Amino acid sequence: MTRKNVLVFRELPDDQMARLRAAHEVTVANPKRADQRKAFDAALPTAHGLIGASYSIDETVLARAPRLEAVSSISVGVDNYDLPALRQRGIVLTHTPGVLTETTADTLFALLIASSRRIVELANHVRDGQWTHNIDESLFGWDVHGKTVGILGFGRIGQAVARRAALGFGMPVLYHHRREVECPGLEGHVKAVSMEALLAESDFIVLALPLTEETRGLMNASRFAAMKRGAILINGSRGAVVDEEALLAALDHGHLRAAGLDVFAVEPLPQASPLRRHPRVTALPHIGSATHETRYAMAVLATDNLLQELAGERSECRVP
Ligand SMILES: NC(=O)C1=CN([C@@H]2O[C@H](COP(=O)(O)OP(=O)(O)OC[C@H]3O[C@@H](n4cnc5c(N)ncnc54)[C@H](OP(=O)(O)O)[C@@H]3O)[C@@H](O)[C@H]2O)C=CC1
Ligand SMILES: O=CC(=O)O
Repeated sequence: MTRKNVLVFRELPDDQMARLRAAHEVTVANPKRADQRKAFDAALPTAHGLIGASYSIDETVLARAPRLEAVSSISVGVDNYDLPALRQRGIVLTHTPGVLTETTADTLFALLIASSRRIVELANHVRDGQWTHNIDESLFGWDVHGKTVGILGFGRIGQAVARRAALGFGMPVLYHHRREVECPGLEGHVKAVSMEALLAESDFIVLALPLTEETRGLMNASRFAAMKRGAILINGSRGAVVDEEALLAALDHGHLRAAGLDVFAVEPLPQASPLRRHPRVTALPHIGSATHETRYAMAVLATDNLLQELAGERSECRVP
């Protein structure tokens, strides 16, 4: 088989690097690191395959990569890729659906419980030496079990959150979807409703949507106003699905009780962002899939995908 040129723009585990090196010439260069930027730029013109994550692959990158055949993303979300430009150039894009579903759902459910029961705030209360007498009701949280959760983005991750909510915590689950969805094992526990009903009736709203032109800014001031008073927002999709200023206003006016956020419009979250220190925001550094097991499984799948595509085979994980 012809050896091709692979540019790795986000570090992979050693054994996956070895698989790539056995088949191809490999350059490792992360364009987000100032000391590796030149090496990335130098490798781009001869690269047949790219593998990595969290970097914007747009027309300016593609114009400098005339030999590119395939890009393998170590993520399920593909909003940082210019899909029309890839399509136009006949470059295949693959991603890593499925292997991160359960871990990401765990993270979102952890955020949901943490936000409602004030886990981080109260752990800091102990850590800061403030636990000097029994806490009073000013520090009580709110129940999770039995409350209604509304899910926007009822795909793999959304349904995995629904299973945790319905089967583990006895929570009625609402979802709003643009088409009928089958959810084996959840019959009788979940209900498709209009967007208006989901906003008005949910105690928790969980976002598990991809970022697209349709979902950008979906959670805006009027949708926050339409949410139940005292509801909690959990965002595990992409930051730009939420209008962050409108979210802050809804929190500050007391309309929303809290927010649990794993993703932000700008990442890493800028030091100056009011979301960083807001008393009713639990902010995580985009760790939906960040466990040793899952990140390894993603790296293996992304490596499989690239090796297949460069060998002229069709991977099952092509982005349509
Ligand atoms: N926080 C983190 O670390 C992680 C975040 N993510 C984010 O989660 C997203 C979802 O991942 P996953 O569940 O695997 O993807 P899926 O494609 O399985 O699920 C996404 C769902 O959202 C639906 N959807 C898309 N657009 C709309 C819309 N406008 N209104 C209502 N529903 C819509 C899709 O419907 P349809 O099938 O009809 O297109 C689909 O059911 C990723 O795209 C990524 O952005 C993923 C992993 C980790
Ligand atoms: O945000 C992570 C992803 O896999 O998408």
